[in-house]
Amino acid sequence: MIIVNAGNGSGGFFTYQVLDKLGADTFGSLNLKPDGMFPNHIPNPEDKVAMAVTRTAVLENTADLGIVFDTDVDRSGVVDKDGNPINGDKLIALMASIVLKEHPGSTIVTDARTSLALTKFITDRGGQHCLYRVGYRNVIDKGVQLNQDGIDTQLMMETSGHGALKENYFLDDGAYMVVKIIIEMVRMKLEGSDEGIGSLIKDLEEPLESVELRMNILSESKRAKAEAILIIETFKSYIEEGRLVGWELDACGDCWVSDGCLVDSNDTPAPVDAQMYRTKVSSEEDGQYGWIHIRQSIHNPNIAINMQSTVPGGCLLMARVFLDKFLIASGMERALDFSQIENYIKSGNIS
Ligand SMILES: O=P(O)(O)OC[C@H]1O[C@H](O)[C@H](O)[C@@H](O)[C@@H]1O
Repeated sequence: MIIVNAGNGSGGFFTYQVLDKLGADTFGSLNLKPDGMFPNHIPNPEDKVAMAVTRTAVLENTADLGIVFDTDVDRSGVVDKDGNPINGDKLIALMASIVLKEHPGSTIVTDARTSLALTKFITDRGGQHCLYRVGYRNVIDKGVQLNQDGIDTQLMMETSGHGALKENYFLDDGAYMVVKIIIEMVRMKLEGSDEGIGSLIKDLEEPLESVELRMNILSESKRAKAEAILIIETFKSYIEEGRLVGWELDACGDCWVSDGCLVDSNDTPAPVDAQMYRTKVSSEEDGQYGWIHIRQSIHNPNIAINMQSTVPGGCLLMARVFLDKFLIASGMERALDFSQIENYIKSGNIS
């Protein structure tokens, strides 16, 4: 039994025209009728309400799986039979575990906001993890380029739920992702396992802390992009000059971070649509305990900061250092509204 939550977007077809025809029981599926006013919740696998109502339907109907699509079905998320939401890093891990069984040693490209634990999960299964630029097009194009360079790259996924497979012609396709998950789930059942697909990612650790904050750019909109580039490049030079103790631009092996690639030294420079860098953050006591990723938003005149920490209070500590030693020290108050960072530091919550 499978519950589909199409969020009143266009994904209802997957229930009527795919699952029902294949003989699945889809009773209890939600929001299948397209309605551009989206009366129930935002059709988005990253949306808490979308995942929560799907969880409830899975548990109430004792279903094997729940599926959540975004409006145009290029993104998906799932809920396992125990009601656990699988999106973001967890969905990438689930897909990686399936793909790496079929293609041992494959490279998996993701955006660079994934956890250190996801990299471990992939490498523990013999895969390579290439962390690349945010933006699904960037992630997919990177996979295409790696394959052209002779590096077998079967899966490209963003934490947003966008994903493409080499076997599906590199299409950004949320329905194909869930088909792979359903096939794996059925295979496990036929082999007599009752564990459900959630068991495939049970050794994926969750980051202790994960925070996203935004800073609005104060200049007129038409100057915002140029301003953001300047700010992010200033951040980069602060790190390179060692002004933030224990902070270091992320690199992998011999590869140096330039124009966005975090792993692959064989990078063919592609036009950069938005400036972004990831920095490792370490202390003497804990070694590397976190990272901070800074980037221009693709859609809005703001800068997005993502941070993760494996030690308690690590994100607050990074936010304080970022505010005092970079934003204030470089006089960025003229260009940026960093009230969200200040509020986070004061309250420990994101406003
Ligand atoms: O820059 P933001 O506003 O955070 O949006 C970032 C997102 O932009 C678009 O929606 C792209 O399709 C996504 O691949 C990307 O993750």
